[in-house]
Order: sequence, then structure tokens, then C-alpha cells
Amino acid sequence: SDWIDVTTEKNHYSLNHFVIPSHYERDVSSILIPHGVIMDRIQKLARLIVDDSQGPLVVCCILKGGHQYFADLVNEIKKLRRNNGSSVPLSLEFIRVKSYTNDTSGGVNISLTDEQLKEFEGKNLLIVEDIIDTGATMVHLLNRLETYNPKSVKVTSLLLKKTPKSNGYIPHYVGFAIPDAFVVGYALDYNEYFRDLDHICVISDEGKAKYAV
Ligand SMILES: O=P(O)(O)OC[C@H]1O[C@H](OP(=O)(O)OP(=O)(O)O)[C@H](O)[C@@H]1O
Ligand SMILES: Oc1ncnc2c1N=NC2
Ligand SMILES: [Mg+2]
Ligand SMILES: [Mg+2]
Repeated sequence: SDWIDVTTEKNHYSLNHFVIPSHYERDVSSILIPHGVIMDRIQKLARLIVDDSQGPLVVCCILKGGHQYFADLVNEIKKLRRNNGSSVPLSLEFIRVKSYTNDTSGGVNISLTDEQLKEFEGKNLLIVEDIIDTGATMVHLLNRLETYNPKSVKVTSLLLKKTPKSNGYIPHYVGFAIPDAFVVGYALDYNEYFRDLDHICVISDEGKAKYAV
């Protein structure tokens, strides 16, 4: 398939084999994707994206969870476009979207200013997300963006969760397919905790209880 599949339990790594910040040691149960593997996969995703989009590109970070993947991906895209001798500008936009409290999705709240939306008219957009779970965030966001008549919209998500709650949305570029578990780290949070963890881990029951609101 187009992505790396880590949905089977046996793929998980033991906490003892990597460095985990001491303040999270009891709050995660396993490492699903070590930071180094994420970075290597992002190099490949950048190559796929650059090969498909030579022209001007507006790369849109979906805050907050998308920021780490966005930062690392844009770094790789810049390198590749320079090497391709491309002198075409890359512009960056940041859209705040929120729907999760604890491990449950509520209403999707998109904060986009009108002057920001003028930036999208007639442009080639690349939307950068951390994870597609139910797909509700992305479906709402794409509907909103369409009303501003972009020239094209492509979506990349580092993670795609295999869950019965999915509305079936699948992005154009996916890093990894993951199991139906709540993951944290690499900017993915649980009530704003764990964004400072480098590896993508499965949250433990203790972590869920400790940081629940
Ligand atoms: O496919 P879905 O079920 O909609 O879930 C995916 C979305 O939910 C999370 O955002 P969250 O609401 O936690 O805000 P955050 O990005 O600030 O963490 C995540 O970053 C995605 O944006
Ligand atoms: O597994 C997850 N971990 C963090 N944030 C979110 C998740 N799924 N939807 C939003
Ligand atoms: Mg988000
Ligand atoms: Mg979140």
C-alpha cells in the first residue's frame, strides 16, 4: 500500500529501548513510531510531494498538532526544491482547528481570518496534518477551503488511524497507518500534554487518568 502499516501490535517498540522524558515514563505504554523513523519517512514523503508539485505552493499547517510534521516536512521540501533548481516561492499559512477534549472529538472549530483566506484564491494548497482519525476535521476544513476557490488542494497526514469511526476520508500522502489507539508525541497531544515527546507513543491508562479534564 502507499503507506507504512504499523497497525499490528507486534510492531510496537518497548519503552526500555529508547529515551523517554522522565515526566512521561509512566504515561505511555509503548512506542509506536520512533522519532528517527518518522524523519526518514518524511524525507520520502517530501520527495513524492515535490515530484507532484513543481509550481508555486502554499503549505498550510493545521495547528496545533500538525506543527512538528509541518516544520520537518517543509525543511525537506525546501532542500529538494533548491536541488531541483526551482526558484518558485513556497509560502506558509497557519490554520488553527480544534475538536478534541480528552480522547474524543467534539465540534470542529476552524479559526480562519478573511484576509488570510484571500491568500488561498487561485493557489495550489498543500494541507499538512498530524493525524486523520474520524476524518471530521479534514472534511470540515476542505469544505471551508473550497469556498475560497483555490486552484488545487492536496492533503498530507503523517498518520491515518484504522478506526470504525472513520468517515472514509484518505489524504493524498500518508506517512503511516496506525491502530485504533490514542497516540501522543511528535506534537500530538492529550489535553495539551505530550506535545514535547519526540516519539509517537500509545498513551497508557495511567496517562489518560492523570491528564483527563
Ligand atoms: O480526524 P479527526 O477525528 O478530526 O481527528 C484529527 C484531528 O484532531 C486533532 O486535533 P485537536 O482537535 O486535538 O487539536 P490540536 O491539533 O490542537 O491538538 C488532530 O491534530 C487532528 O487535527
Ligand atoms: O490518536 C490521537 N492522538 C492525538 N490526537 C488525536 C488522535 N486522534 N484524533 C486526534
Ligand atoms: Mg489538530
Ligand atoms: Mg489535540
